Amino acid sequence: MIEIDALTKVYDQVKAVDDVSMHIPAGSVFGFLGPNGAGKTTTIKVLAGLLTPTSGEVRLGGYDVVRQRSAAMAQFGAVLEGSRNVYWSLSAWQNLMYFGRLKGLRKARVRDRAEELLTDLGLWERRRDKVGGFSRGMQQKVAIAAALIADPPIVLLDEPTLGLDVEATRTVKGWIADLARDRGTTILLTTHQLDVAQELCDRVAVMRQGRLVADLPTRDLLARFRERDKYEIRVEGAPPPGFDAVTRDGVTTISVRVADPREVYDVVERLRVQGAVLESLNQVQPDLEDVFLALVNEVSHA
Ligand SMILES: Nc1ncnc2c1ncn2[C@@H]1O[C@H](COP(=O)(O)OP(=O)(O)OP(=O)(O)O)[C@@H](O)[C@H]1O
Repeated sequence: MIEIDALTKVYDQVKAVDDVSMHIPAGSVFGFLGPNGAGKTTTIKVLAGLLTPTSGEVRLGGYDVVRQRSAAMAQFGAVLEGSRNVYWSLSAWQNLMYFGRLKGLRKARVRDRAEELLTDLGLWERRRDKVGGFSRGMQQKVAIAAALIADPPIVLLDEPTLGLDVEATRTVKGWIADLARDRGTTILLTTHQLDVAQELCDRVAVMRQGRLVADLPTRDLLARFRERDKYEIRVEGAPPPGFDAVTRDGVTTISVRVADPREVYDVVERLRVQGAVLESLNQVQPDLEDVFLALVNEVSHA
């Protein structure tokens, strides 16, 4: 469980985080989104004990990150953006041994878990090589493995899949979902890859200029922006006259905007009369990217 209450962080003149509160229960994957400079990394750094809050409280697994620092720090594993999360002069294996022992695990347990993680990420053959000589994506894999080595109850992930290849991305996404579901791990995930967030997150918060502009279950957030009046109808062949349509590869997509969903029946009837062969009919659903842009622009125009 992560509890953030009225968190504010000011750097010199910049209010990077401005009165932010979020409660993230165990077993959930929480997406923390926002444009560049919104204050996400600053928030995560406060959670990770790397920055002291200007005001407000943050508790990890019930422990205050300032007043009960060591107990709070023992609660999480983190992959932080742009910083060196692992030691470049050590091999992948040595890094995992080091972080596993640092977290107080027994040697045999660290070995088993390290083998499992490195194998799943396709790094087993390279385990004895120094991390400094790895590609950026391989270093990221070692950082993720190090964050997960001790199976912490809370995992903080800042852009975990950035720079990973297709297979590793799938593996890491699978781990995130499994950790939350099977082990009850609390996962805080920041990413600009909104498809990843949409796929994984139960709940999403959007930050802009240091403040939260949304904090809702992903499904509710998407529903809030659903345009009930927009439909897409696909028909075979050339576009029928009188419709706003685009034809590609022999299939015509007709976009329809209606005042009342029942008007769709009239549109379909007009198409039937014209002899059009219907392929599909869908209400247009926004994805997280549409919602994100709407939210961020809503606020910037305010
Ligand atoms: N060490 C610092 N000193 C002064 N200002 C800082 C410092 N770190 C961040 N900031 C400022 O705080 C604000 C929030 O930055 P932060 O890195 O938390 O954003 P972010 O949401 O993580 O952005 P990105 O998506 O680009 O990583 C920005 O205006 C940034 O310029």
